[in-house]
Amino acid sequence: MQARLAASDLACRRGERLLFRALSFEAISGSAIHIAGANGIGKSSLIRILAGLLRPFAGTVESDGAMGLVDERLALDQNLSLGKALAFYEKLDGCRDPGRAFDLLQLGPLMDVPVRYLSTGQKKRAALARLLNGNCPIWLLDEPLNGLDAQAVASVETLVAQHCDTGGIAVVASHQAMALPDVRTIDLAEYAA
Ligand SMILES: Nc1ncnc2c1ncn2[C@@H]1O[C@H](COP(=O)(O)OP(=O)(O)OP(=O)(O)O)[C@@H](O)[C@H]1O
Repeated sequence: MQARLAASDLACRRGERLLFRALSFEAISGSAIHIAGANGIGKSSLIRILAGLLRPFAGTVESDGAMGLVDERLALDQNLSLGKALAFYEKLDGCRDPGRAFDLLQLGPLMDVPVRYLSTGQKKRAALARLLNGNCPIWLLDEPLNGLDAQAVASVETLVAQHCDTGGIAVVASHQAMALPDVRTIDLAEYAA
């Protein structure tokens, strides 16, 4: 898996407020980046800029490799069982080993439960399973640990570490520290406008 993600001189404005400026970084295959900072500083905004969902006020983003985004929105059909909802994307994404995500995220017992009945932590694990099945080299994770219990936090840390080990890139916006080998932390406070 080969990938690259580079941000150059990024600035972000929301409404009338300039949130951050002069932010540059480059992530190559195998890199993990933790975006840290207080509530409202602009972590989610940065993730959305990197994903191409929000236009930066200044600067550019260059990427080489498909991106997968996990944020607070669960892009799974609420009315299907979890198994069927995930299967829809497995076909689209050409996923060859969906069982791996079920096992790693302990989703097996929830396969017949309608997506709308899943708890906060279960929904987060479902979103991560979809990400895993998508096989994208660049992961953009906005608060991936929200709502997860200790066991699930450890599973996500393992997943991200394995992803980077196999040449993927992970950019993680989180209040919580993540136990990731060789993670680089970008503290958005240092770029506050
Ligand atoms: N569409 C919008 N228009 C104007 N301001 C916005 C808009 N969306 C977000 N904001 C503001 O931008 C700021 C940054 O929001 P963002 O969600 O990026 O912060 P965050 O660091 O991810 O926060 P948290 O830790 O609470 O998730 C906040 O003050 C928020 O109110």
